Amino acid sequence: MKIIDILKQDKMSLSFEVFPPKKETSFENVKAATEAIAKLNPAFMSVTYGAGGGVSQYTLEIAKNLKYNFNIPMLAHLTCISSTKETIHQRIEDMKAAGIKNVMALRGDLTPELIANGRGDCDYHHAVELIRELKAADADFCIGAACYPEKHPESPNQAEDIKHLKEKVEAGADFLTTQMVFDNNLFFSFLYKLRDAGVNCPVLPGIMPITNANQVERAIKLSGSFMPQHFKSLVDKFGSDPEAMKQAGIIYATDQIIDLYANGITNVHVYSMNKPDVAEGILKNVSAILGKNFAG
Ligand SMILES: NC(=O)C1=CN([C@@H]2O[C@H](COP(=O)(O)OP(=O)(O)OC[C@H]3O[C@@H](n4cnc5c(N)ncnc54)[C@H](O)[C@@H]3O)[C@@H](O)[C@H]2O)C=CC1
Ligand SMILES: Nc1nc(=O)c2c([nH]1)NC[C@@H]1CN(c3ccc(C(=O)N[C@@H](CCC(=O)O)C(=O)O)cc3)CN21
Repeated sequence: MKIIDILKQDKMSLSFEVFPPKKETSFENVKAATEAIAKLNPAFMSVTYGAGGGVSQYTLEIAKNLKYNFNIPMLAHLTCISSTKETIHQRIEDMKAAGIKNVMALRGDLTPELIANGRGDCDYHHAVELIRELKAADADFCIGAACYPEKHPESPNQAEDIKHLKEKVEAGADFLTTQMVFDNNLFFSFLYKLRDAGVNCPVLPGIMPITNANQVERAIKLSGSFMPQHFKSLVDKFGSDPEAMKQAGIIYATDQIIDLYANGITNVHVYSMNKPDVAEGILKNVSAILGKNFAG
């Protein structure tokens, strides 16, 4: 099923993101974690392409397993910055062969090597180039792309960032998912600015439950996202107590999600980080809101 058709249903739902294993030996553990999340019946699931150090070859394997054995609509990530055209074309063929209908088209994070060596000889520079190739692949993919309520850290200003975002949508992105936001007001004002700029596709807020103190630094480094004082207080107070921090993080994320639903947002994407207990904790907190079918 295409994600865009799920988003058009205009029904409140949650989707969850997982990442592939970092090494071969952890494949079975990651597979089991992603299956436990699939059993919660989310509207769809996304699998990153090597984010958090995961091995990108496993992205399709995890996506295929959840799609065919658990009947979950799957969104497979693909990043281009550190790939050759040949590799990307091969990955596109692999996705076609696997029956994957939804692709999240990303540039990918700059590695220290890419930063040190410059990017002059890279085959790709921006996600829009990947979106154009996916459109040209004759596979009728539903395409997702990333967006940044607080602007992308490399962008000089928000107007410039939104200009490039619009190019991604014009090139064929069907929907957008935001970088993690910890303050919903930032999401809402961003959404107004997108509509004002003529970007009219669905925009899914991305919510990252912070359930242990170590995640804070990593999340800030990846995203640069603003963390409100009341969120920081919670980490200061409960960060050293794993169970307490997990509970507080689940409740904070739930509170954001309820506020998004209450203000008319229907689909929320949760960076669930291969943690079934966190995904389940959030779902239980909104079970009556979503109805008996739970997330989907
Ligand atoms: N769910 C996920 O896994 C998410 C991942 N990310 C990551 O964020 C990073 C950035 O990826 P994308 O947003 O896909 O990159 P992108 O290529 O769309 O944008 C990256 C930067 O380049 C600028 N830019 C874009 N097109 C340009 C053009 N034609 N000329 C000049 N500047 C241009 C943008 O304004 C932005 O500052 C990646 O590491 C991605 O993996 C971000 C959000 C969610
Ligand atoms: N710039 C950027 N790159 C991404 O890959 C990315 C985003 N932003 N934003 C949205 C999601 C969130 N992602 C994340 C967020 C946190 C970790 C992280 O904390 N990784 C830990 C390991 C966590 C674990 O094993 O449980 C690490 O140390 O890498 C990884 C990916 C992936 N996505």
